[in-house]
Amino acid sequence: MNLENQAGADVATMRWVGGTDGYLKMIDQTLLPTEFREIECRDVETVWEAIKKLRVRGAPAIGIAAAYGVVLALQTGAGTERPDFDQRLIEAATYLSESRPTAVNLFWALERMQKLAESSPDLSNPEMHKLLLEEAQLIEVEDLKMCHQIGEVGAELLSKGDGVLTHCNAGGLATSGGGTALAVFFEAARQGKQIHVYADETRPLLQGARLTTWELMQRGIPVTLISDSMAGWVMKEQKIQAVVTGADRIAANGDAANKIGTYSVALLASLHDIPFYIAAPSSTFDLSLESGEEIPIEERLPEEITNGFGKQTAPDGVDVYNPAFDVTPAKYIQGIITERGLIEPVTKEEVLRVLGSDPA
Ligand SMILES: CSC[C@H]1O[C@H](OP(=O)(O)O)[C@H](O)[C@@H]1O
Repeated sequence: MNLENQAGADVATMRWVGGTDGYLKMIDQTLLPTEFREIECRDVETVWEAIKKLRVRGAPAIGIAAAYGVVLALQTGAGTERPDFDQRLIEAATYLSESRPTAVNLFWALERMQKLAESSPDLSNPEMHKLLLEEAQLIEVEDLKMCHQIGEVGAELLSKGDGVLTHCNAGGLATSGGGTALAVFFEAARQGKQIHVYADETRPLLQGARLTTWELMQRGIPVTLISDSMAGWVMKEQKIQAVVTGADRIAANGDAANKIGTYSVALLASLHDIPFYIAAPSSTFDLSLESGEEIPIEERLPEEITNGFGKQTAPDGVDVYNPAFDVTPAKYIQGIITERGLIEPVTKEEVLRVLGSDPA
């Protein structure tokens, strides 16, 4: 099922409908793979809830949705005078920034929208609103281009017949539609490299089982679903020649936050001398952070673990720790695949050299 969106992506993670009085349609990813349903976000609160509940998830996708959320917010409460408009924009950006703390793309997109308004103080409210919608659409289109470039850079690292492992979902659904880690697999497959993907189910919300397998099967790419605890064993059995995952925030030294369990996979890959790669656009880097120690890690509700998908699997009252992400130190990362090239070795110097002085 391929749905084109204005960015031209194969999978329409989301799409804006209409002009500044329009609305955002997005796939409700909590229903996949058994139900494909698009929801309509007609106010900023609905976008906030969609991000919080992972109806839309994945660092780039969260940033794009937040940018459109700002446009929705400005449909009400922006008044007729520019100071009121700007105040409403600030309120909306602050509100959306409180939805989830780890994916830096959320904050990067909101800051980009605010800076655009600050740079155009003399536009009328309708003119500024139109410009902000165009900026949100540009963020989406730029992301799709970055996804394809990431795919091209990363596919060079894979050889014909490789077994590749991935964790969580860094596919089209996590972005504008092109994917990051999965963009590498999409491009390698397009080049005829006949790779075989091993997808970690990725507890507790099963983005790997529900979303990664769905995306790969949609494209006819061989994929085997494994439980998270199997990652080491398939490496021991020499089924895996490379690991590629996404990221939610990458510090200046290359330390990378990604879905919980990624750190364990990276350690296992290191023990088995298997290259571990991160695939991420420049908009996922947070150069204000010297290391991954400073990356905020989201903690989510215990019920995601004790009552996953409505089935109670632990005693009432059990103590639960549910961080949604962990941080993989740069020393365990072979390279970071970006739209601007491969960062290898993963050092601050190489990060700055590849990204240039003006990352996204
Ligand atoms: C291309 S970013 C994908 C990244 O985001 C996911 O987290 P979540 O599903 O909680 O938004 C996961 O860390 C993926 O690697």
